[in-house]
Amino acid sequence: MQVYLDNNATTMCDPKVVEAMLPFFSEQYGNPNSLHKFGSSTHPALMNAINQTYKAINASDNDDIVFTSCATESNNWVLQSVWIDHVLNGDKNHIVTTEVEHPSILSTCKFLEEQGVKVTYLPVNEEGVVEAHTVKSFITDKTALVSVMWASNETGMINPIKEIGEICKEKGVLFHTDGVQAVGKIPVDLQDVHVDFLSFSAHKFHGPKGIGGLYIKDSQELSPLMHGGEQMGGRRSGTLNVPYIIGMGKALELATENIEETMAKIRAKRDRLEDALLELSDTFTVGNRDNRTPNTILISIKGVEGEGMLWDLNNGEIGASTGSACASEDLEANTVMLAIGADNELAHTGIRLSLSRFTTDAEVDYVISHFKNAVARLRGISSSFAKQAPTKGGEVQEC
Ligand SMILES: Cc1ncc(COP(=O)(O)O)c(CNc2co[nH]c2=O)c1O
Repeated sequence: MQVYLDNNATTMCDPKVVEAMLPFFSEQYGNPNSLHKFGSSTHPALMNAINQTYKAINASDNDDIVFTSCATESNNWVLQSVWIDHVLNGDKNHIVTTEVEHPSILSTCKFLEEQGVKVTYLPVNEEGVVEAHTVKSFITDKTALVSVMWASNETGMINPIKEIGEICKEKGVLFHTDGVQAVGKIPVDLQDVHVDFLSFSAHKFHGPKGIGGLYIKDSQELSPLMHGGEQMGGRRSGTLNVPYIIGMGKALELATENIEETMAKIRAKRDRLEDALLELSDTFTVGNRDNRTPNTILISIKGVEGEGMLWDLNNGEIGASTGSACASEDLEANTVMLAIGADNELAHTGIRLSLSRFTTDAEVDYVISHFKNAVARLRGISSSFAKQAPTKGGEVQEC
């Protein structure tokens, strides 16, 4: 049995999404900016996809949604253009973000620091969540932008975005949220939550890789990063990726049409899996489940190196990760676990399991069995895990 539990890294394209995309590769393949019928024949489907995207995040007609190649582009765009507009051509010089943002935020902030921008990396609490009062305390009259992810790709923990948005609005500071792990997974209602910019990415909610977007409140000014061609009203030049935009719209419709019911079904499987794995001795998971995306588990297994566990799981045809794939090549400690206070040894033991609406009960049963046997195997050969009686209920199964 093959079981894919790395949906925070990327998801399978829903077959219904593929079906919606197909006609726009070799039948209706015109450039939407062309004046002839080959181009204009794409417009109805494009408009439908745009409407599906606006509806999924409850954006208003006054707002802009600009299609990008991915959330990394969206994140780079906001950070670099706020620097251009409000630091190079304004009187600001400060950005507030957190220690646990995705590398596309953290690396861009590092680049901006090299250009002279002051960046505050806020700490998170023991649950991996940044507290709104902490954000407030670091905003100054020189702050150009606050950027805080809506939900963590590594822990699933959800930040107090509504409160932070109210603080930024009150202080007159621009607010960006990296919504990649929230859009299509939990309710995102931008009439209820104040954000100036929101990044999202289709391959996180069963859409195609290579398409994402940036929500821009009230269509406010933001210097373009991509010039020439003047598509998207000059906000993001480049020929529109028609099939992918249509795929993202369909994926958002499918992900959000019954989101509460979908979340409940995914959470039930996640909780059953998490409860079973926590029967293993010397394990813990990060964060309160009620403030976590319904599909994510970050579990620490004392005495078991994360990479070794991934290798064993992979041998069992189970796909998981130790955290952001963008950082996985460096085999360093999980930065989020370090940020919440785990020591270096513990921070090397994190395994992230992220389910989807396609995860089945049979797959959960298989993972429970294989995971427990893998832990027994790896602890059996671990020099760092003293042979000890389990510190809490549940026997470690003999392999
Ligand atoms: C919060 C967050 N922001 C931005 C990105 C980048 O999105 P992309 O540019 O559209 O790919 C990711 C991808 N996160 C992960 C990719 O692999 N493992 C992950 O956790 C993410 O989780």
